[in-house]
Amino acid sequence: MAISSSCSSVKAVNTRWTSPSPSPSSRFSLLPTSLHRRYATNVKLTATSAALKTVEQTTLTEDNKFSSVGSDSDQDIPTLPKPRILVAEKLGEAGLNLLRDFGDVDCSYELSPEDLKKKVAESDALIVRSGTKVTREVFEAAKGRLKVVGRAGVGIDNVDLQAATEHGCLVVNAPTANTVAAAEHGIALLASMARNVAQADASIKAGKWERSKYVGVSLVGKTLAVMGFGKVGTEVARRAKGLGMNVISHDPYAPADRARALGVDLVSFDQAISTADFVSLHMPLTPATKKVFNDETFSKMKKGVRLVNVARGGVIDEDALVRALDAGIVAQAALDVFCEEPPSKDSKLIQHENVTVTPHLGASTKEAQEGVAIEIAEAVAGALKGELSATAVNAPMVAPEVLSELTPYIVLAEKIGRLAVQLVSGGKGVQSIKVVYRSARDRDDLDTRLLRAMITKGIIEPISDSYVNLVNADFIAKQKGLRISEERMVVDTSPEYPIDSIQVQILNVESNFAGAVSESGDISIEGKVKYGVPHLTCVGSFAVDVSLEGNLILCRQVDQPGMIGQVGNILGEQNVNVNFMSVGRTVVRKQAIMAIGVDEEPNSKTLERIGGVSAIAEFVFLKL
Ligand SMILES: NC(=O)c1ccc[n+]([C@@H]2O[C@H](COP(=O)([O-])OP(=O)(O)OC[C@H]3O[C@@H](n4cnc5c(N)ncnc54)[C@H](O)[C@@H]3O)[C@@H](O)[C@H]2O)c1
Ligand SMILES: O=C(O)[C@H](O)COP(=O)(O)O
Repeated sequence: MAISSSCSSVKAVNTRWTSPSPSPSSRFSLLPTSLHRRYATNVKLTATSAALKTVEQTTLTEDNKFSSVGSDSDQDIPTLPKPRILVAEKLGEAGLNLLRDFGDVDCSYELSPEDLKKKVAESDALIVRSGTKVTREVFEAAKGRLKVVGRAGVGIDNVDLQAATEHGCLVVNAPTANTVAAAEHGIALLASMARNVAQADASIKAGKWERSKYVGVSLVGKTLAVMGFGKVGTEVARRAKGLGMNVISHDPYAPADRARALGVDLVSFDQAISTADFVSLHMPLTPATKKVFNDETFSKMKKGVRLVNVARGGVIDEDALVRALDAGIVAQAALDVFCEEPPSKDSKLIQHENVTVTPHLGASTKEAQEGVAIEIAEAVAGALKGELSATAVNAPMVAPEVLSELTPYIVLAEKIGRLAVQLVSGGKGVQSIKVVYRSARDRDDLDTRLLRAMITKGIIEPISDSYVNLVNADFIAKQKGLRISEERMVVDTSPEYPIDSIQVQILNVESNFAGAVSESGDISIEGKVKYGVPHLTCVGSFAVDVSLEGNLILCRQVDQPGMIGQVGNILGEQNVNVNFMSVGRTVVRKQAIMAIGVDEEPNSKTLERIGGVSAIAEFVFLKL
């Protein structure tokens, strides 16, 4: 089957063809172009895998998070100041050294909220642990300067993600380096709680010798419910199996086969809490998990259950836990985390004789802290350089192999969006956009989130002063009332390439270039990637073929000999270098469209002279 396209099937006439070249350099920039140049170094694209979902006919929703791409050349990088990185909590030396190699590092610990707000206004990146609240006010105070927040650890519940996204600020975390430390601390609390280690230690230090008071319970043969079978939960389960415990787990999102491979049964929440002798918490704090352990859930637990929490204090209703301890439902609790940190000294929970506490020490081993520091320093520096982060929390994460394959299409997507919107009269009334991806790949085998974000960026930036990037593209589009629908068309081309073409249609608007209006009455622009280089392949109903480099002049004219020469001469006389030229026509000697790629921006006099060529009905100059 031939590729279906809205373009005329008449072949474009190439007057000059660029030699095959590698993919254009491209970055997934979180920075305005100016800042981007500042920090540019050798750019490597990295990302992590995530469930890849194909969007077929999707309208932007609040849940979709996206970002931006730049395509600056590394030539003429001015030597501008290094990025400023504010480290607001203690970070391992190895990570600090990495950051110092890259930016100006300001280590200012225990800042008041007011001082933090002052500092972020002068910082490009902020690094925190769990002790700093990065609120909406912090993002507002940054006034757009803050581009990355690095959370040196896993939990990002102390960062207002929605506010970060709205401000186009990327949030990255360090999700792996402290997993074992947290699991070991969980096991330490479990065992020391079962054997009353902390209480017995305090008793001896108080001059007592109370052997019968501190008779403990054994772990072997007991059932442990691991609530949250993620990284830490899995490691706790593995270690508990080694202690001879029977381990069950509740996690609505964990794959059963991963649990089964460890000899762990995944069960329902109620089954987990009602059968366990020990319950260990390892889920994140989210609106869904907030105070999930409350009077009702404690009442369903086995009398004498023992509870460990190294996740987040907020998953427990602390007052309800005190009641459950007093009632003997919960025999003991060992807690590393609290709703408020530090908790108040007279907290009934902290003071309870059956409760053992540590001051949020789960991640606090030398090894974990060095690892976390390196992990977050690399993520923050990478983001400032324009790399897509492997640990982005509020931007799409795409597997590295998918990303490298998509890179030239991402550049194409932005350019096609940018071109299409410049064909709207006065840039006004842009509301409905339809994107058609033609691909030979299976429907589930194409992640279009990055592409859509880049099209959005290309469309919005020329007609507004909004700064759009991968993080905030969907949010800004929604805020501006833009509806972007996506459609996948399966075509019979080589599945070796992810996409055959991308077409952007802007619906229900007036155009400043009638030649760009397709038969349906909408502005329509289509592009392809050829030899790794984005090409414009269709304008309205006219097939053209021009590489998308530099800027572009589109002329609609009568198809007759000598046109290329005439326009070429005018540009040549003004020292404007033509990098590519292509003519597409619908019917021989009738209407044609000439697409001319130019390295320089022609002055108004030159453009006037082009418009003055008698066979030219209309022309438009477009910036890429
Ligand atoms: N105390 C510490 O110092 C310390 C150190 C590391 C991690 N943590 C905390 O431990 C928790 C787990 O960290 P991780 O690295 O394993 O994260 P993770 O993302 O790898 O695992 C979390 C798991 O919880 C599951 N989950 C989500 N909602 C759930 C629900 N309603 N019920 C049950 N499970 C649910 C997820 O599916 C996931 O598998 C986080 O809260 C993190 O902040 C604390
Ligand atoms: O979520 C985490 O990574 C842990 O709670 C560790 O927090 P911390 O960095 O403040 O020790």
